[in-house]
Amino acid sequence: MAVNEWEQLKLHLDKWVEECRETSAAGKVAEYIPELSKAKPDMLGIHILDAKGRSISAGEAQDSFTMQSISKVFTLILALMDHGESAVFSKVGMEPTGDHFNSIMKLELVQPAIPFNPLINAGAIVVSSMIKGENAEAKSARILAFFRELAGNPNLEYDMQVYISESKTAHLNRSIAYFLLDKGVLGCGVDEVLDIYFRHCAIKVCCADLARMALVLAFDGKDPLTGKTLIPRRYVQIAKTFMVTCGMYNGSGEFAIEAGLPAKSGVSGGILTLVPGRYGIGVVGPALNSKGNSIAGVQLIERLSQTLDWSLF
Ligand SMILES: NC(=O)CC[C@H](N)C(=O)O
Repeated sequence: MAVNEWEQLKLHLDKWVEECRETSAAGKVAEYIPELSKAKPDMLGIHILDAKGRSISAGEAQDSFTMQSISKVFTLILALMDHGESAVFSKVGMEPTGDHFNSIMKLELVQPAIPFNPLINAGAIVVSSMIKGENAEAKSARILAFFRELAGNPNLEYDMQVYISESKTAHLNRSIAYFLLDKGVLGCGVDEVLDIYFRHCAIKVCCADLARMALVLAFDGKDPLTGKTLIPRRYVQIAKTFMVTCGMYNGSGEFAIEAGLPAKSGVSGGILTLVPGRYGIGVVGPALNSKGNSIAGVQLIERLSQTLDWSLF
């Protein structure tokens, strides 16, 4: 079964990528972070990695891009490893919002005033403020080291242009952070937390890096290529559940029906997804749909899942 499926992927992946690439024309590259607007709108790449280290890629899988919101899954995991569940979930909720990723609408609606979940911007900013370390630099260094270990890539670095570009223009995120500071849910100051947050959003990866990070989640926290346990199983379970309920923002419900896989998107067009116990998958396609998810990337994952019967449901 798995052998046939691998053969099928080898045979058809290039064609599926080229067919889905056409959808990019209906999407739009993010512009609110000026540096991201330079991405090629019709780029589409995918890398699929299995537990034996076999991989298949197609399209522009080698090109690099920034993680953006994909990083939020792993900062959540690091915060859980630093503080445990009850401390983390006293500052951030577990419920989807149904709103856009940077919406501030619901922040005032709940008591205590904690963000709905760790994958919207408000929740991820709170999570960034919880990472252990003496100062912003030390906290960011721990995040980068953790991501490098998960990706099996000691060369992961920040895209400084994207980091600077977002730092200069993130007025909405800044206002979210001030609101959270006022409500007493930030673990540090606004400038410090935003510096940590913008840095992890600007970590530069390619599809193979995302696939390797996803593979660790697909194997409940153990990197099957090294045999090393990098994340406690319970925290992977929490992360994967958030990916299903909130990972594609207000497109999560439709994606659960059409693809049925845990996934996390970012505004640079990246998507990290996985087939539990089988594959880690990294995708990139910078043209976004109205929900802020890669338009061609979503179509490609849905096509794969439907053709190969990957849905968990
Ligand atoms: N959806 C995203 O990828 C958003 C991340 C981006 N850095 C922001 O805060 O706006």
